[in-house]
Amino acid sequence: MPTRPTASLLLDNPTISKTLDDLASSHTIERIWTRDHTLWKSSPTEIDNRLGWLTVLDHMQDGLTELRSFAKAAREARITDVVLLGMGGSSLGPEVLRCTFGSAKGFPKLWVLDSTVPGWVRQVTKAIQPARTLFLVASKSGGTIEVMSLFAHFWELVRRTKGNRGGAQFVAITDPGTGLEQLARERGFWRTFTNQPDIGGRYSVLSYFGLVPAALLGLDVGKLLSRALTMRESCRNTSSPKDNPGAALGGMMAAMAMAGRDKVTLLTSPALNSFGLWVEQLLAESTGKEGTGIVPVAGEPLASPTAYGADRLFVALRLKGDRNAALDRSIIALQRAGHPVFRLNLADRYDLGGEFFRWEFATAVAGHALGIHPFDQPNVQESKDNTARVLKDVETQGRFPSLPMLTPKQALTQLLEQAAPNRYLAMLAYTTPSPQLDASIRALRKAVMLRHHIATTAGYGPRYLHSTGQLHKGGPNSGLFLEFVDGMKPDVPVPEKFYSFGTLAQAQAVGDLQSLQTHQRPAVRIALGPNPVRTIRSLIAMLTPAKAGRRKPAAKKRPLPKRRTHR
Ligand SMILES: O=P(O)(O)OC[C@H]1O[C@H](O)[C@H](O)[C@@H](O)[C@@H]1O
Repeated sequence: MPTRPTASLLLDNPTISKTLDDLASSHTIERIWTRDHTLWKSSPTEIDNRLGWLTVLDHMQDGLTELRSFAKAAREARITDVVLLGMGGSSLGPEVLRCTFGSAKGFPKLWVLDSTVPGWVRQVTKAIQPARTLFLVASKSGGTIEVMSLFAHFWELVRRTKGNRGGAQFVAITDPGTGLEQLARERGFWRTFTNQPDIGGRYSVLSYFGLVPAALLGLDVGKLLSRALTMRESCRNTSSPKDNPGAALGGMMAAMAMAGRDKVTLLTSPALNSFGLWVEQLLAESTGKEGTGIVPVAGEPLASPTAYGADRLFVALRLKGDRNAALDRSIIALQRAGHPVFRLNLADRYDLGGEFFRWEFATAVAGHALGIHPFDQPNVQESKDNTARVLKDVETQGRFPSLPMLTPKQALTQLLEQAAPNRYLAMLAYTTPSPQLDASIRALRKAVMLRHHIATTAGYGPRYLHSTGQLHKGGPNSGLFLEFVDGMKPDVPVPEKFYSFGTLAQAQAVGDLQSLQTHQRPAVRIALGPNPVRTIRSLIAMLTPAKAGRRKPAAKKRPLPKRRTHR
């Protein structure tokens, strides 16, 4: 069953109705399906060769047998682990599938490695059995620096491992004619999945980029595709924007953004938590340009309605049968307080297939309504160029450019002095994730929400460069950027390169900071020091008012207070 919006009341809001009417009178839905590039821009550049996601499902259905037999062969080869090396659109869809479904019984464990931070690279390297691991090298362009550096590292690891099967342990997913395709041929990769070239990275989850990892996880790929197909047909055959599941969502997000509610805040059932990682890259990279855009807010801790400003639109994804009590309470409280909440109901996890397509369609619709080009990423290149320049300086001068050194507390204070309604704080963490670190970042987000009532986002670097990075620099100038950078020790060399992973990660952090500052975006950098969790906790303490002197315990025994509900 397709999932349906259940927030028709919200769609009757006059601002949204007006946008939906405009979409109807400009025949937006029909024109998407006839691939009319003038819907977005007068020139077809990077539009007419970026609409393959509308039809890729048919090709993937034809390729189902091939995908299944590939996954079967991987199982029969007794592969224990699959490590996906990719960035942005090539990694975040698989990461969502991994987090949402996990590996089916008897299928290998999937690792998605989209970082150059040495600690993270080392963690994955240590966790796998190199001789029994399959490496998926996933890159549309086939030349992304992170992916190629990671490939060099794991190629070397395999080469040094007793009993290795060389190139047979590697699989490429890429466009036709790329350097990666050639490399795969030269090094004797097990196989190459050649993707349709008319799909941009962030729209590629329902192509080989998402479905090869899905098959390796042991998912029922046919079922995932059939949910996507049902949604696609609803998005194709329903001409009224209000009833069209993708156009309704896209029109609503654009209308609300134009009316000042540009922070699309995802609330999800626990099992769907990771979905925000994929939505972030899709929405931010597609709409965050020309000084406008939608700011996706994912993974933010739930808070009471007063913690949120009037710049929010909430979208709740509710999975039937999940632990939904906290989510349901929040939805009710937010609605009662007058915040707009749009609800999407998923009958089971496979409905994610439909959601992927719905959000892709919605993003294309929102792009039209906002008057921007939803398929290019003009500001992503800047940070890459800055990284390359910083690396060059390191090579020639042997050091990084000097940056102002503030203590963590000074840096955060300086940044938060600029907190004001409609702004958001983006935390950009160049470090290795851990449950403790994730928890401390979430707690810091909550402290900022409660104290300053602004939206907060968080992303690991360099991952976010290929996701929200475009919006940070090209979108509305409302972000405050807090870079956390760890010491990158011990470092890991990149074979045959003058730079190590640590140098590359540092250069990416510095390069992006410079890009942000060039765009007059307030941005500061904090050294995480030897104990990142402790550093972040000190910032939380700074924002959290000290508890007033505790009362002495009462002499008389009082009845127990009612149980408080924590959010
Ligand atoms: O798949 P690749 O060519 O390696 O590209 C990875 C990523 O690179 C850039 O950041 C693009 O803006 C993303 O949309 C893309 O997903």
